Amino acid sequence: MPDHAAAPWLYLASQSPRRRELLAQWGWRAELLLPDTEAELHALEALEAVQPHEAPARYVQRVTRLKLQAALQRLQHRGWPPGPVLCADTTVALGREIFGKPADAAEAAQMLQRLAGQRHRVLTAVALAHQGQVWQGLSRSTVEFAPWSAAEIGRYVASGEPLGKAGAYAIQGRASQWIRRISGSHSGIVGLPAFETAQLLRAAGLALP
Ligand SMILES: Cc1cn([C@H]2C[C@H](O)[C@@H](COP(=O)(O)OP(=O)(O)OP(=O)(O)O)O2)c(=O)[nH]c1=O
Repeated sequence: MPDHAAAPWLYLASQSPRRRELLAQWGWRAELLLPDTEAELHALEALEAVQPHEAPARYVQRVTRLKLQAALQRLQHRGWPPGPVLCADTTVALGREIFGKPADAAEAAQMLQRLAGQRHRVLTAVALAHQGQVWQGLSRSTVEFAPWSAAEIGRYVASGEPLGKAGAYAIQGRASQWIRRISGSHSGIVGLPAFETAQLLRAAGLALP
């Protein structure tokens, strides 16, 4: 049994349960540093707006920096003990087109119809703040989907899995059955790239568990 009390800890400013699970797999204890007011939640959603002609890699890194700044302000405002703060953002890109999280089932189906039978990129930016310094990394992966029939997409959307996921799918779930191949980082596609995250933690002088 891992000794959770002895595990090194950090603040995780992300609502994604997958990111917390990945950190736990790597031996970290994550204290969630999440927005707790409607106003803060709306402000965060507003941060995710894409600027005109913004390239996907630029977009995902800009949003991650903004998320980190918001998290640092939250920490200061709450007066919690200082500690490393980690956050990330995942974006699916078909060419230069950015696919965020679908607003509803209809949008999820539209996204999947566009991605079916194609190759797309998944970009996850990760940022860490510790003792007044900031480190950032970017993981780039390519995912190739097999063709999906309209009926299969319909059933997949009805499973509920696409909601809350960038590009309307989860490689860690049922969608893997249509993924022909990937190159890059599986954990990056899920939402927190193991290698790049470890690089940031090391750069900040934190010993990996
Ligand atoms: C492509 C893909 C994305 N995702 C998820 C990871 C992220 O949770 C989500 C992308 O949205 P994000 O905006 O990166 O993250 P989030 O809204 O879940 O959490 P927060 O902004 O608080 O950090 O999509 C998967 O779980 N599996 C996948 O295969």
